[in-house]
Amino acid sequence: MKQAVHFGAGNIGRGFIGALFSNSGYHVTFVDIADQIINQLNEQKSYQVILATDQQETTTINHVSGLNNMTQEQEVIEVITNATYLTTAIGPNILPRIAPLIARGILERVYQTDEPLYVIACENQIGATNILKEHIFDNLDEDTKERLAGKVFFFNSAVDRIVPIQKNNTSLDVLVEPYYEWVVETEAVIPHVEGMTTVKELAPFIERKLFTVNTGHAVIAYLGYLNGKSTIDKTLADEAIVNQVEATLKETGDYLVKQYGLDKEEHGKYIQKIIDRFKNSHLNDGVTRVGRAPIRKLGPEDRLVRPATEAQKAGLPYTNLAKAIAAALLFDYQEDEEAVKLQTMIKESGIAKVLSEVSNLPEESEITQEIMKQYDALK
Ligand SMILES: NC(=O)c1ccc[n+]([C@@H]2O[C@H](COP(=O)([O-])OP(=O)(O)OC[C@H]3O[C@@H](n4cnc5c(N)ncnc54)[C@H](O)[C@@H]3O)[C@@H](O)[C@H]2O)c1
Ligand SMILES: O=P(O)(O)OC[C@@H](O)[C@@H](O)[C@H](O)[C@H](O)CO
Repeated sequence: MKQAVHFGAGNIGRGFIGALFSNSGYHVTFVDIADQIINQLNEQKSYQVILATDQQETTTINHVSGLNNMTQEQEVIEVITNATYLTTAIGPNILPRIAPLIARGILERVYQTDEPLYVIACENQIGATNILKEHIFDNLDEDTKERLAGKVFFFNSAVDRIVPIQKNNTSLDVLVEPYYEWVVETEAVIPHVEGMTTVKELAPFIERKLFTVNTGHAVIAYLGYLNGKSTIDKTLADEAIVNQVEATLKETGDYLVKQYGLDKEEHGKYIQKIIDRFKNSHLNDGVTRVGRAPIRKLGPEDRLVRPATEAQKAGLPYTNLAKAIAAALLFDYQEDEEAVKLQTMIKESGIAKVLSEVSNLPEESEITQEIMKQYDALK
């Protein structure tokens, strides 16, 4: 049986990427640090993916197993030597931590076989696979790096499927939205995976996804949190917030249309489709999950700051994006490590300094001034 090794047996790992591989005839080895999930995968050898619809259609995902990357390093190296695909859905901040073990697996592999290995990071981050590749290369000697040519391929990708935190965390089963899209950047003909699309240039796809789905999601999460709402769909019952989401996505949309020559009307329909996906009440998707890790989300290349800086460069409006950034700065959820850290930073240094450190926005910039104005208004 063909082998896929997937790092991160969490919501998107089990609910999307792992499920696609299994449905395409692969055995999927999930690699994670969560022993409970690993043990259950090895005992049950299957789980269910349940669609968040009235009918709750269910698919059984077979041919799965698990390994712990902290305690079973040798076994992980062995599956890497035998795999066709190596994918991740672990969170952008974790990529540097798993890279040394992946490097050891690749090192072993390239001296054993010439069979190609395809490495794809499935994270909400522009160029995530390139970033993972850099971390892997930091752990390889020059000789091995040269040997990788023609044997190990690194492709960036964009992944889209809303998978909330699961209500029952003692079960492997995963509730997911029906919609999904996985776009991988390559011109090569690669082994077929049902549900994966390949494109020559990923930039328009990842930016359209990140700056519509994830920007819109972030606006709802941060405004919902500030208004005491628990979930994304409940937040959208507030018409004023729906209007705010639309106004923000109009700003990212104007940038995307200008940058990539998208059809304005088509893009408008895409925005409405995304907002309808957010309204799915079966998902019960918490604002604190969607708003998680605000320091990452305020990064210069991420869903809020990058479209604002790009809009400014293009002479387009960005005040609604500035409001979303201000709302993110007010996300003080105590159970989120980054939210706690961000609030401490704000207390110690003030907004302008934090934006310069976290978002790479100069303290005197027009964007920073606008964010500060919006911050005071929201506060
Ligand atoms: N959930 C979604 O709707 C969704 C959709 C598209 C993309 N994504 C992206 O997919 C990635 C994963 O998101 P998720 O929602 O599945 O998160 P998640 O928290 O459900 O899953 C992450 C998994 O990684 C594991 N993990 C954490 N640190 C680890 C380490 N050092 N070594 C091994 N395993 C480790 C965790 O135990 C967990 O099982 C993120 O980059 C996210 O942005 C998520
Ligand atoms: O995963 P994050 O933290 O980057 O973003 C939170 C959500 O916006 C995200 O997980 C979406 O549900 C997902 O990107 C939909 O495809």
